[in-house]
Amino acid sequence: MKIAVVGTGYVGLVTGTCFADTGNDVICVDIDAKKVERMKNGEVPIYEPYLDTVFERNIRQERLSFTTDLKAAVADAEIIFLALPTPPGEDGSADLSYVLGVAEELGHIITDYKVIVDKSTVPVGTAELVRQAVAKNAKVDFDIVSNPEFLREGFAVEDFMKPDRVVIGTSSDRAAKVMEDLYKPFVRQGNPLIIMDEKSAELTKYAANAFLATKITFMNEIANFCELVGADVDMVRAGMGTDTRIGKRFLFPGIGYGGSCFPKDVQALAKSGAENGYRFEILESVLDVNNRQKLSLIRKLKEYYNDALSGKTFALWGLAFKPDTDDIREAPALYMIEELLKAGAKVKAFDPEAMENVKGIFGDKIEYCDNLYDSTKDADALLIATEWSVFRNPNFTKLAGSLKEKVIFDGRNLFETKKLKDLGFHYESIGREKVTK
Ligand SMILES: NC(=O)C1=CN([C@@H]2O[C@H](COP(=O)(O)OP(=O)(O)OC[C@H]3O[C@@H](n4cnc5c(N)ncnc54)[C@H](O)[C@@H]3O)[C@@H](O)[C@H]2O)C=CC1
Ligand SMILES: O=C(O)[C@H]1O[C@H](OP(=O)(O)OP(=O)(O)OC[C@H]2O[C@@H](n3ccc(=O)[nH]c3=O)[C@H](O)[C@@H]2O)[C@H](O)[C@@H](O)[C@@H]1O
Repeated sequence: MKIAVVGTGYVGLVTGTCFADTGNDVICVDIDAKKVERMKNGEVPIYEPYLDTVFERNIRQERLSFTTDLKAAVADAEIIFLALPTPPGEDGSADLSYVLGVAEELGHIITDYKVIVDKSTVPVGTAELVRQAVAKNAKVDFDIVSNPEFLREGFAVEDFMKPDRVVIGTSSDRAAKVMEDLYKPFVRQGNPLIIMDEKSAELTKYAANAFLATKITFMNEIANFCELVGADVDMVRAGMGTDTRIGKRFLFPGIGYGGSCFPKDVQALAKSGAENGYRFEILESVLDVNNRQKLSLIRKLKEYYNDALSGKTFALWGLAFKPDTDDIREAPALYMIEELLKAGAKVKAFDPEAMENVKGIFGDKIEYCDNLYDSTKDADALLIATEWSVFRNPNFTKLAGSLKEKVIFDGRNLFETKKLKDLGFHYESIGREKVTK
C-alpha cells in the first residue's frame, strides 16, 4: 500500500518506519525542513533503540522517503496518517490546531478517495472535527479513522511491531477493511484488532493513559505512607502485583510520572470531562499528587541538610523522563534542577543520552559531566532521577571516594538498602527504610 505519514515525531517516525518494514511504500512529511534533510541523509532524529536498524534497512530498500511537500506526499497515497502534536493549550485542553490545520490543507489537495487516519492522541469528538475540516474544501470522497497509538518511548519499535492490541475507530466498512489489511502483519500473533466507533477509540487512548498514570500515582502514595509507618514498598508491590487482577507492571513508585503524554493526557481528559459537565475527581488528585511527588527527593534533601542547600554541590544521575530515551519533556529531573538552583545549590549532571536536550533549557547554569564519577567528584551528595541500567551497579568504592560524603538520595530505588547500609552510606529512597550512617 502507499502511505503518507504527516508529522515525524516519535509516533510518525515509528509508524512510517514499521509500515515500510512490512512492505508498504511510505513517505513521511514534516514542516521542519532541517529534520527532513537529516532523515534524507539517513539520520534518525531521535534516540530510540532498534529504530536506526529498521530505518536504514527501509531507506536502502527505497520503501521509506521524506519530504516537506504535503501535496506531493499525499498525491499517490491511499492512506494518510496524521501523527501531529496535540500539546496542552493554556487551559490544559488538547491543542488541536496542528491536526485541524493539516486536515483543512488536505481538503484542498486530495484528488481521489483517501483514508485519513488520526494517530495523534485527541479528545472525543475530534474525528468529527477532522471530517468537517477536510470536507470544507474537499471535492472527492474520503473516510476518517481514529487509530490511537499505544507505543512507549524506549520500546517504540517492539510495541509497534507486536502491539497488545490495535484499536480502529471508524464508521466506514471500506476504511475498516483497508486498516485491517494494513495491520494484518502486526496482529497475527493473536493480539486483537478491535474495531469500534470513532468516539470510543478516541476515549480508549485517554482512558488507558489516565489509568496507568493513576496506577503509578496510587503506588507513589502507598510508598509515601510506607515511609511513615515503616513498611517496605518493594514488599507491598510484590505482594500486590502477584494478584493477576492487579498485575505486576506499572507499580513502581518513584519521583512521579513524566514524559510527553501522561501529564498532558491526564490534564486533557480532566478538561474534556469539565467541558462535558463531568468532574473527574480522581484525575484532579492524580495531577496534584504527581506534582508533589516530583519534588519528594528535594524535600528529603532539605530535611537532611536542615534547609541549608546554598553553596552545596549535588551530582544528578539521570535527566531523561525515563531510561532509553533522550526525551526530557516533563522529566522530574528538570523540576529538581530548578529547585536546587533556586536554593543556591550547584548541579553536576550526567545522563547517557539527554544532556544535549537539557543544555537547551538550563544552558551553563548547571555542569554537564562525561561520566558517572566526574559528576560525583567533590559533590556533597548524589541524587538519582532516572533508572538507566548503567546506574544500577556502580563501583561503590569509586563512588564513595569521589563524593565529599557518602550520601545518596535515590528517586528510583536502584540499590538494596542492606547493601548500602553495609557500605556505610546514608541512603534515602522511595517508600523504603531510610539508611543512616
Ligand atoms: N511520543 C509518544 O511516545 C507518543 C505520542 N502519542 C501522541 O502522538 C502525537 C504525536 O506525538 P509525538 O510523535 O511525540 O510528537 P512530536 O512533537 O515529537 O513530533 C511532531 C512532529 O510533527 C511535525 N509537525 C508539526 N506541524 C506539522 C505540519 N503542519 N505538517 C507536518 N509536520 C508537522 C513537527 O515538526 C514534529 O516533527 C501526540 O498526539 C501524542 O500525544 C501517542 C503515543 C505515544
Ligand atoms: O501516549 C503515550 O505517549 C504513551 O505514554 C506512555 O508511554 P511513555 O510516556 O513513553 O512512558 P512510560 O513507560 O509509560 O512511562 C511514563 C512515566 O511513568 C513513569 N513510571 C512508569 C512505570 C512505573 O511503574 N512507574 C513510573 O513512575 C516513568 O518513569 C515515566 O516517567 C504509555 O506507556 C504508552 O502506552 C503511551 O502510548
